[in-house]
Amino acid sequence: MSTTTLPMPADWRDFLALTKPRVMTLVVFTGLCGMLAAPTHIDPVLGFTAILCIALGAGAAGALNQWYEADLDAKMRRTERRPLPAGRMDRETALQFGVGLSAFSVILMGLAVNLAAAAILTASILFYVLIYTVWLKRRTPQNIVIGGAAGAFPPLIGWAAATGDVALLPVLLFALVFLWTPPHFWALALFVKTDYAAAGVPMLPVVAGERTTRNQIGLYTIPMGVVALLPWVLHLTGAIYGVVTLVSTLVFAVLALQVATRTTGSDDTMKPEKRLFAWSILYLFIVFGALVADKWIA
Ligand code: HEM
Ligand SMILES: CC(C)=CCC/C(C)=C/CC/C(C)=C/COP(=O)(O)OP(=O)(O)O
Repeated sequence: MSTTTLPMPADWRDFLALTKPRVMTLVVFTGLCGMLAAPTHIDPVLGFTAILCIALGAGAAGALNQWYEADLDAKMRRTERRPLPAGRMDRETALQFGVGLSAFSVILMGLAVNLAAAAILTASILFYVLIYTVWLKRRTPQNIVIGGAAGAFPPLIGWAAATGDVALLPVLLFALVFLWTPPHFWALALFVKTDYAAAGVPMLPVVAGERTTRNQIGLYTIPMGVVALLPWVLHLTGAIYGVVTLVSTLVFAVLALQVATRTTGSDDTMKPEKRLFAWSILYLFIVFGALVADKWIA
């Protein structure tokens, strides 16, 4: 626990920043789409409660991540202004906030929605905090491949909230986000490589080099594209999903190929890598949006 005087007291903006709200919008969106794609129509109040629990649980996990790695965040330009490294909040407060919010989200999900959704929410929080943040992040460049499973759970949580169960379609959605995570993150890691090197985090471009990272981005894009199309191929979704996903995946593949086949100099602006990272985010919004549109419009 820190006993030093803090330069500024934390306010609500700092608590909000602890929850990594921008990243969590997509996490919550995939959870919502998983819920809306389920065959059972959930009561709107229960549905809203389930989404709230996913948002609070994901935010809590983000807070615990920042509690654990304040030392790393202090060493990177991208993260040095977060509440803990900037000295606006002490670690104890972040820990209490993260633990309290985790418990609240899981208990509310279990009491108001169902136990299956509460159990998967618990697994995703534990996966992100313990498996990714505490265990793997500082040890291996495979950290995001294995730890990335945490961010793939929300569609399963949403589906389980509506049905009390899991099925093939949400498992495919889990696999899609799981296989999407490496190209998403490694595209970004290529252009913030020096940050990770400075903090001593063994991300792939830092330990295995750019060439290997580019090859791996290309390699993961293939099974990701196949899994994205499987719901359509297996007739679990219709033509709206199929066509939108096919086109978006082809765009993804072209951008990934550009990144995979490049070599860069020290003054490179990394435009293709930034483009792929930006498209990766839009891609999940589009594909999950198409999944719901397909079910509700068709
Ligand atoms: C282990 C897996 C992942 C890692 C290491 C990772 C890492 C990152 C990092 C470092 C950023 C930079 C922006 C920031 O500092 O906020 C970012 C942005 C983002 N990530 Fe990921 N990510 C992962 C998985 C996911 C998942 C599963 C989702 C959602 C389904 C997601 C959604 C986003 C979004 C929406 C942004 C843009 C945020 C913004 O606009 O600032 N990420 N990611
Ligand atoms: C429902 C639920 C609990 C979901 C979990 C949310 C989750 C795992 C989101 C994706 C992971 C994420 C934000 C990684 C950021 O990496 P990092 O932590 O290494 O990024 P940083 O360098 O910005 O701290």
